[in-house]
Amino acid sequence: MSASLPVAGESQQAKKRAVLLVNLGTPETAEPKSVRKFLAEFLSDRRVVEIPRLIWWPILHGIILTTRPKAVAKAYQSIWWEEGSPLRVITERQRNALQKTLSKRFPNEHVTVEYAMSYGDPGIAQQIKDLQAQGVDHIAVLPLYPQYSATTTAVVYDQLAELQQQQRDIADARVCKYYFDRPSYIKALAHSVREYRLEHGSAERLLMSFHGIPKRCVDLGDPYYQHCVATAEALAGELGLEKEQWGISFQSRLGKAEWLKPYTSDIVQEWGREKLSSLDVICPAFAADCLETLEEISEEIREEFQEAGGGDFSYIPCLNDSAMHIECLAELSEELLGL
Ligand SMILES: C=CC1=C(C)c2cc3[nH]c(cc4nc(cc5[nH]c(cc1n2)c(C)c5CCC(=O)O)C(CCC(=O)O)=C4C)c(C)c3C=C
Ligand SMILES: [Fe+2]
Ligand SMILES: [Fe+2]
Repeated sequence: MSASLPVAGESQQAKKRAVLLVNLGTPETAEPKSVRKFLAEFLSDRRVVEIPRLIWWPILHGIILTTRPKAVAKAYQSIWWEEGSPLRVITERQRNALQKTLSKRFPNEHVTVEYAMSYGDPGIAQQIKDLQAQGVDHIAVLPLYPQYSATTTAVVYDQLAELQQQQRDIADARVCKYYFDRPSYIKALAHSVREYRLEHGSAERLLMSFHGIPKRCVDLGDPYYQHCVATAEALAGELGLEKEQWGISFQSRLGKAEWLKPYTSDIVQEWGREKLSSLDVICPAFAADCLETLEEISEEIREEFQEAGGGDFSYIPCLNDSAMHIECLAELSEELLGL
């Protein structure tokens, strides 16, 4: 036998597994320079903006990246935490909580939990290479997007494929495509609404506001809209809400094209004009609180509702590192890793 071939017993080494939580990414600091760097990487991705490069490039570099970073940095500054960007801090907490849960549940198995960002650091490819260097071969890649969209989830598949094209011995990586209808996710959302209402009282209506995408993406086959509707209906069902007690809408529109409707901004203004006395808003597409929930919903949308004549406004936080959310992520990880 050649000396370079594996020796007997080597293959019986304990299997090393890992979970890689993936979220979108966020600027390193709340200063315009960092925000510009983040936006430049994010908005250059063809999965995110499908406009032909010849048209998009001058818009991105000539308009968006010269004006938006300053305004968006101001918004980030209004929600920034001492430890950093809420999205990053919460993702780190999710990583720690999931590591604790899996280590406790499988004391005899080697399971590492790490996180990566689609844009910025730590990158998906780098994290997978680091895990492989530690001897990990089985990786559950968990994009923290319950509803699949080519604009978000597919980016994770793309980056994984790009890495694998450059490798000889690729990792056995399994990606979770979606979990929009998973009972543990719906139950975690319902629990967060009930707990919030127990403490703060129930509003007249619950608005489920999802991140929007251009309507054209859905017309071309992106299932994101169907996934959002299915999540919303399942949550309303789990909470036993009647039709007039809840609504669905889409936020964070960018640019002039039509995005998924109804827009959150339009709905809250309409309900404000109706003199709705109280409104609760939840954002089920976000696994962690971030700029889009803490600033756009909790500040801008609140103002729009109340300026239009609406009453009390409450924002129900994302699932973040709550026990039921971590349990849902543990369940997904166990399935993907065959634990
Ligand atoms: C240009 C198009 C965009 C698409 C399509 C899009 C889809 C999409 N995004 C999320 C989740 C998040 N987006 C966040 C911020 C954000 N999103 C866009 C644009 C698109 N998103 C921009 C330009 C920004 C940056 C802020 C701004 O300039 O307004 C975030 C928050 C990041 C943070 O640091 O807090 C998240 C999370 C989903 C789920 C999604 C499609 C399903
Ligand atoms: Fe976004
Ligand atoms: Fe926004």
